[in-house]
Amino acid sequence: MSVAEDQSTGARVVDVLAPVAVDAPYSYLAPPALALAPGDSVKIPLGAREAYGVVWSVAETPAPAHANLKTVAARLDRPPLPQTLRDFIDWLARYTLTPRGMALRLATRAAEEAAPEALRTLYRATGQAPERLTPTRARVLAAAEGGMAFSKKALAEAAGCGPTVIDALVDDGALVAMTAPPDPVAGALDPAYSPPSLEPAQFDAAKALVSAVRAKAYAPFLLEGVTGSGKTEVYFEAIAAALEDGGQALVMMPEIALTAQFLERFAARFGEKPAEWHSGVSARKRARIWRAAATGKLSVVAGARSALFLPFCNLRLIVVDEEHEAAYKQDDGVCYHARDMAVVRARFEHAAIVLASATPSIETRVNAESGRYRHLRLHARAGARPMPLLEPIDMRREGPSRGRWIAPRLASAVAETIARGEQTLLFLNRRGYAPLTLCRDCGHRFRCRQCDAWLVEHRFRRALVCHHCGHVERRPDTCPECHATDSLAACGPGVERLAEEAATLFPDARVLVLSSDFPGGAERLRRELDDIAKGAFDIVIGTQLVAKGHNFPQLTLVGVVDADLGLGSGDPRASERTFQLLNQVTGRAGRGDKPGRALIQTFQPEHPVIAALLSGDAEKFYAQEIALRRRAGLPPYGRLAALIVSAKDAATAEAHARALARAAHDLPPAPRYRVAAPGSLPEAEDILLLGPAEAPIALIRGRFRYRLLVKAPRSADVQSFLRDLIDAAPKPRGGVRVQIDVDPQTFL
Ligand SMILES: Nc1ncnc2c1ncn2[C@@H]1O[C@H](COP(=O)(O)OP(=O)(O)OP(=O)(O)O)[C@@H](O)[C@H]1O
Ligand SMILES: [Zn+2]
Repeated sequence: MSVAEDQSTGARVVDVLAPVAVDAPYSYLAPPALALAPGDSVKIPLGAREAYGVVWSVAETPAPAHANLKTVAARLDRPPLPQTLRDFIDWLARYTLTPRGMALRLATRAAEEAAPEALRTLYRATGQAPERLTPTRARVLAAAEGGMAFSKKALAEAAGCGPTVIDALVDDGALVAMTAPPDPVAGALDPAYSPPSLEPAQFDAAKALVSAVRAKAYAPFLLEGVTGSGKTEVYFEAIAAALEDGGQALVMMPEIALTAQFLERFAARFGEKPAEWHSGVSARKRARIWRAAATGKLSVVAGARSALFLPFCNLRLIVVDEEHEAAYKQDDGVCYHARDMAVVRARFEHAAIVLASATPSIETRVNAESGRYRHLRLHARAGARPMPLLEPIDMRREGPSRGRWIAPRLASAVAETIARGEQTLLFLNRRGYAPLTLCRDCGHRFRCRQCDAWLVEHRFRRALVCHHCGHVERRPDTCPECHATDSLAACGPGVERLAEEAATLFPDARVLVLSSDFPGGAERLRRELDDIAKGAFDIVIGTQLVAKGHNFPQLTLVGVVDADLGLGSGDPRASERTFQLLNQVTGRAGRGDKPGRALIQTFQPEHPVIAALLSGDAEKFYAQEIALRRRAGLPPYGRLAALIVSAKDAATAEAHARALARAAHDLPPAPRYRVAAPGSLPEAEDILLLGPAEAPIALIRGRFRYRLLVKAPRSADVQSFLRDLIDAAPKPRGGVRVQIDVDPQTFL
């Protein structure tokens, strides 16, 4: 009997969401034998092909006999997607105006992209002697002695032979092959493996977190503590509490390069490393982690923002480390802020969530001050270490000579540091050799043809590179415009150029430039960070990559080469970002036994951000920034959303952006928001539409961009407004794309 005939005997209508760009689940018939429940993964016919989907709901009553629906093809052998995760997906899709299928895709991609690793073949000695015993064969058998089973690779490596020798020994009966399950994705964690002795402030903070984890209820925290105050040890205690209760914990981190040291510390506390989750982990391994998270075989994951979508079955704690980091915002595909969404997920999971930072975002600080989050504070460094001593170098009076970037006072401080056998970090937040190359004869400037940006010279790679689209071209010997030779000049410094200057100033020093764009990727960075910690370099030169979270015990001097770099951008978050970054980077000094010092090169030591940094008065800085945001109605006192309209030519993009603005003003009155009429004085409760304006970077990857900014009071329902607007506006045509970014973090 086919399923269609079976309808009268209890087939159910199930709604299945497919991980494609649709918002609604599709209805199918499911034969009762499948016994489908919400969260199950199924194969479904979708158009002409077969697709995969997740059951979102199952009808209570059997399907009517005349239901003209396609039938679910099969049920997949996969643990169900928990209700809490499905609720979270629904919520995130509504909030970010993403089709629900695309939000689902964030959660299921890992399970879809690869089958979990298969069983492994291992080899064990049988005790039987081979027919022929060569020296190589003897080495293999010696390595296999003791009855343990080894992989082919391990045996071959131990014996220094090729894999065929192993095969031959199997044929001879001296070795036997057997199958074994793959290694567990992570070792068993022991909450009592090596508990630290906490300082009183740490103890109090940890106690609050532990009781929240035990309470099994949603509980958000801001853990704010100066650099080196031992925040990690504090939230480790919360993880221990989750483990003791048999629960799971997720630790989110902004950069993969950061995790190596973290994993070691974690292993020192819990006996084993947590499972790692980021794009560098193989697809097969990710598929296994996914499964293990869903079945509860895995207790702690440390990962990048996408770890937020893992199907944890018993999540008790989320930690967002360095919660202020911009890296938590995803800006393409589904635009979401992983920190904010982590809070939402914790709410659905009835879990505790800890946002940890030395310099919290303004949004989080306000949430803590208003009591929405509990505010835990560590005011001093752990182990009675002092904070680094900060001093400005006024570049107007004591700057270096032309074409140089290290001021004499900084240079002598570096020399003294080297003489004491300690390390220096020179920080400049600019990759490459020089940010601009121009022709001295005709003034030609090298620009990216695809983007509205200068090409950055990368001398190590002998190339000019666009930092927006990645376009690379060879640096020519002659000017492409006037054909003059030897006329091209590099303007301004990047880390590579700084390295050149350091090599001239300190010819005997061991200098390392740490940059994300050198070959070798994350592996190389991890090795280099490790080498720095071991003291293998005297001077480390780097971008923000070195600023974050690292512990370099011998580093005592930090030189900030250009503190003003981020301040002139006109971005409303420029002050906050600069304050956070400079605090982070100066916070690398003096984390070991010896006190630290930071010299800050600036042309504007009186600038409020620099002054706040130098005075160490973070409270004053936050008070000022918060007051400013409140006056301007900026987040968290108001809400923002950006609409970015792009097209192959500027006129098309602009025309569509204008059509959107018109549509917004023509919307009929709605109960949950009101749009200010163009040209009139807006009232406090009105949504304000700003633009369209050419985006500050008007051209990226060959697409021209216009922006509309939606500024709304907290009382307005921005999502309803955006949905109504998209429905009412003309459909994008002629290659026009409209990207919606709720809570934008950058204004480019
Ligand atoms: N109770 C303690 N006693 C002694 N040393 C400690 C204690 N707690 C932490 N430390 C040490 O202090 C150093 C800084 O700790 P940790 O890295 O956790 O700081 P942090 O607050 O995360 O700093 P940052 O914000 O700069 O990353 C580490 O070397 C850590 O081992
Ligand atoms: Zn480009």
